[in-house]
Amino acid sequence: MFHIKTYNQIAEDGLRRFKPNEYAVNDAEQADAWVIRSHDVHQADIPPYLLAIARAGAGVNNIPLDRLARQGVVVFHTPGANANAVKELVLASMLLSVRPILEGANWVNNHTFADQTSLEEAMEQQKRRFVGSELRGKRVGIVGLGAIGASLANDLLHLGIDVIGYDPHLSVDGAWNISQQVKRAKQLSELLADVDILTIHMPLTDDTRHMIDATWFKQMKPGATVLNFARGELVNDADLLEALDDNVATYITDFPKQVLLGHPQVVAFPHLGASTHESEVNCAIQAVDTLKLYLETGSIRNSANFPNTELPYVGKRRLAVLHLNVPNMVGQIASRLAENGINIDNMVNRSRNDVAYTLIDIDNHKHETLSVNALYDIEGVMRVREF
Ligand SMILES: NC(=O)C1=CN([C@@H]2O[C@H](COP(=O)(O)OP(=O)(O)OC[C@H]3O[C@@H](n4cnc5c(N)ncnc54)[C@H](O)[C@@H]3O)[C@@H](O)[C@H]2O)C=CC1
Ligand SMILES: O=C(O)CCC(=O)C(=O)O
Repeated sequence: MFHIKTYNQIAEDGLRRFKPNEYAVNDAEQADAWVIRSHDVHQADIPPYLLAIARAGAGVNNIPLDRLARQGVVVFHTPGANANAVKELVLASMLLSVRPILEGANWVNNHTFADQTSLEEAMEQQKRRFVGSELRGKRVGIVGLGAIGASLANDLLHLGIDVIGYDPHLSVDGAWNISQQVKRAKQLSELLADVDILTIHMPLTDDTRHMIDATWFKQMKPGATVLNFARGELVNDADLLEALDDNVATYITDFPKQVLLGHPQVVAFPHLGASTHESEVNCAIQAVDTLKLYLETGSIRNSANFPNTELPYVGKRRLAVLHLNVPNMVGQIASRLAENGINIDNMVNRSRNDVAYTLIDIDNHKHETLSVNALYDIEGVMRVREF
């Protein structure tokens, strides 16, 4: 029986995949794994028995990935599972940025009119205040062409928008997902100077924190709109406030900040990007499925801090060793097994940055000689699991 603890609202369609005879959800203090959304793990105590954390979402800046890796805690996330929800809210926000739709709706809803005739007369008189422009023909710059950025880029083309993207880390697979009509900026400056709307879709890391600052804003066109549905900490707020007094007309964000609230040129949503039923279900299902795969078979899929490592589970006795990525680890593991009379049937080893993972299937008839302690004796081994 595995014990699971959840933080935040995790969709039932996902949690139902934990079979009650195999999993107990939120019923014990000592959980083997957590399923979370935006819960801040940086401040949390990590108990030694915690095996994994599954983040039902894309961004993992709320989780200390490296620290957990060195403690042998595998972190999973759900790449792409909420991309469509975010993209649709970004599209809606782009429309809001060019047409004063909310202002018009507020005006008509917050007035009282004597009768239908006076309502219609007032409307005809006032509607010129709410004239906007069209997205078609505008130029949009997208920084970060991953799951959200790529899908957005392709859709914007269909709306007749000129799209230019910047992503210095774009993978070959990622590039295949993007229409050739999307222009590639080699330098950020090529994009900033030219766009009517800039939208940010890169992760928050130590390298990108506060990256969007005066050097960016100063290069932008007068009247430009900036959309941030990625993370609030990507932006230098003091520089943004100055830019809003200068050339940036509007800032639309999913990450409200106290210093920006109520600013007439700022529209803030309460982190709603992924808040659709479809996205919440997709994320929960993907998070639960990858977590179950790991807990039940040791295979790692969609991890944010360990290498993806899959070995089909054929029911043989299996060892899973989480260890540091240092020379001769596989050699030492193989020797310890041989010393214990254990024959390796199948094995896979993958590394990622400072850590690595070795999955070993061993011959069934030798399993009684297995001693996990023999592997823990190897320096650099963080955790050993047996299946
Ligand atoms: N508002 C919300 O509810 C949501 C927000 N997000 C945020 O959006 C971010 C992006 O999400 P996805 O597209 O799903 O992630 P993704 O991992 O598929 O794409 C991120 C892209 O950013 C690129 N990138 C990294 N550093 C960059 C840099 N310095 N300059 C330009 N590009 C850079 C990467 O190469 C990658 O292609 C997430 O990290 C998360 O912070 C994601 C989902 C929901
Ligand atoms: O779970 C949520 O609502 C937030 C999603 C998010 O920000 C992400 O996936 O990075």
